[in-house]
Amino acid sequence: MVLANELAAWHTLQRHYDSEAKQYIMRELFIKDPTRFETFSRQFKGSLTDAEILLDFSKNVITQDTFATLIQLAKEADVEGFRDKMFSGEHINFTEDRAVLHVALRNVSNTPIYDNGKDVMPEVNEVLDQIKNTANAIGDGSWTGYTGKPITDIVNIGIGGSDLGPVMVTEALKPYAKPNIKTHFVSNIDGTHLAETLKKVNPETTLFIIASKTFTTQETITNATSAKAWFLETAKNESHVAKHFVAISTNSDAVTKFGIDPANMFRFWDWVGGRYSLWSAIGLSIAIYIGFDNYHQLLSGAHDMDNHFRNAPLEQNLPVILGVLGVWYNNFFGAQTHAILPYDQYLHRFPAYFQQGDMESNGKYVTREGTTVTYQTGPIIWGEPGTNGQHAFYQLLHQGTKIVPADFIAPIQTHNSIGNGKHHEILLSNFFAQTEALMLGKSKEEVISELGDISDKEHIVPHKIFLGNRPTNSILVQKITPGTLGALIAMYEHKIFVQGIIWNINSFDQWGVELGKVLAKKILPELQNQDVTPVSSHDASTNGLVNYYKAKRN
Ligand SMILES: O=P(O)(O)OC[C@H]1O[C@H](O)[C@@H](O)[C@@H](O)[C@@H]1O
Repeated sequence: MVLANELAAWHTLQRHYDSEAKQYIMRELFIKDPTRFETFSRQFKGSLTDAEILLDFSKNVITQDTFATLIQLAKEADVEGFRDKMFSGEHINFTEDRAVLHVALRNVSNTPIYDNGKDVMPEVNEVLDQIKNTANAIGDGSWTGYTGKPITDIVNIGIGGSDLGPVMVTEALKPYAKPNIKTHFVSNIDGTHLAETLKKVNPETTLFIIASKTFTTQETITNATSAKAWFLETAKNESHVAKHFVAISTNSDAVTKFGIDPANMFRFWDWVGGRYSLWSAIGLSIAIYIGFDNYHQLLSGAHDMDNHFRNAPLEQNLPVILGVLGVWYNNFFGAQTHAILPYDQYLHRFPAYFQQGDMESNGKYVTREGTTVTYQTGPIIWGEPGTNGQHAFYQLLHQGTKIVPADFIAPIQTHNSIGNGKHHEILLSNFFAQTEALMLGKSKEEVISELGDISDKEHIVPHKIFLGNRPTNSILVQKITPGTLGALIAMYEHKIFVQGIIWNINSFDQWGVELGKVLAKKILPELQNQDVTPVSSHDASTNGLVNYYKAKRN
């Protein structure tokens, strides 16, 4: 495989950018082509769920030529070939010698999917049954605690991919929550997170889910150990642990060693990356919270999007379109970041979820061949829900010196049409207005005509000008239902895939999270050592900080 910037389409794009595209003014492109919305928008409709998505990408700095060449870039990078390799279980995560098969976890049509020649579906379905039985037993109160009372609270202890997905989805699907179950999430090693959660729950009616792919993650194991100690302060008897602790992991030895009954373990497989694991038993807290049928809809929505990604021609393919547009700004316009702006309060953790999804996948400078890339790779992902973001950072989006491509996401129907739908209409008027304003801007002439007599106000005119031409995608979904959310998440996952293939990096390992962990393990004994002799094993800054802390802590 050649580097992305050695592909013919890349060169064409560079020439196209230099000779004309960097001067494109979107408002002029809209005037020239009244059908621009029709040309640059696509619709997705699920066949297994109610998911419906409209992607309007007409407010991008592109023409039909640009778009065709971007699609050509995806072709030359062999996105289709790699996509097929992923679905057929090839070990495309070659640095860990693993397949990448989170798509198998939501393969509700149950066609065989092979890893190392073995169909993984029977095992996937077995665990799915286990999730169903547990979710049902907790939902109907037949799973009782050690004093015979039904479970009322779930505490998921996990971090990174074993936390962010369940947190995001349970927040997003709150309208579907079972009334009798509350969920809590403890991730941070900061004892405050666990302590504040334990204040809210009763050991007799709480189920702890210890979620960790490796079951070696320091934060999770420490939090789980402290939670168990807290539970035993009241429950006293070790044998009660079985009714209150379950584990989700690929590491059954470590789970047993921790003291969790293997019968209470939900397994998953090394071919599920942590940041793609909400579809595995890591989603148990979701299934309990919204009930198994809704959880199944979530999987089905994602499966529909998988089928779309596999089968739709590239120029109709939502993840491909989003992926190549991201490359356009990242690599030709020099954009450093990408904002995800959901106009839906339920999606308030969606940007944070894709910070891991995208940045852990594509934050890499080494190509699949082990050489250093000579172009930018993954963007910095950030965002907050609208309209809160508008009153915080949109000033920079509108008048700052940086280009920030942004995805605006909104549902047509709200779950809460209070005030006779007034809130939702105000919300959506802002959603439509912001992308319009970012694209159109406001010219000097418009400012002057607005100000009227400018004799004593001339000096403020430049401050009121908006250059506009700032690119956005608008993503309108019918309603945030389990099926829609599943499709939306899978769409972004595959977008990340497309970009990783174009940049010729391995989107599925995460070696970059290791170094800090290793160094923390070396520093911990130095902190635990009460000896006041200053440490000298680090650089001067780290020595200075550790010694300052040790001198001041008592
Ligand atoms: O589920 P685990 O094994 O506890 O890992 C939790 C997290 O650890 C690391 O930060 C990375 O490897 C993440 O991808 C992972 O999600």
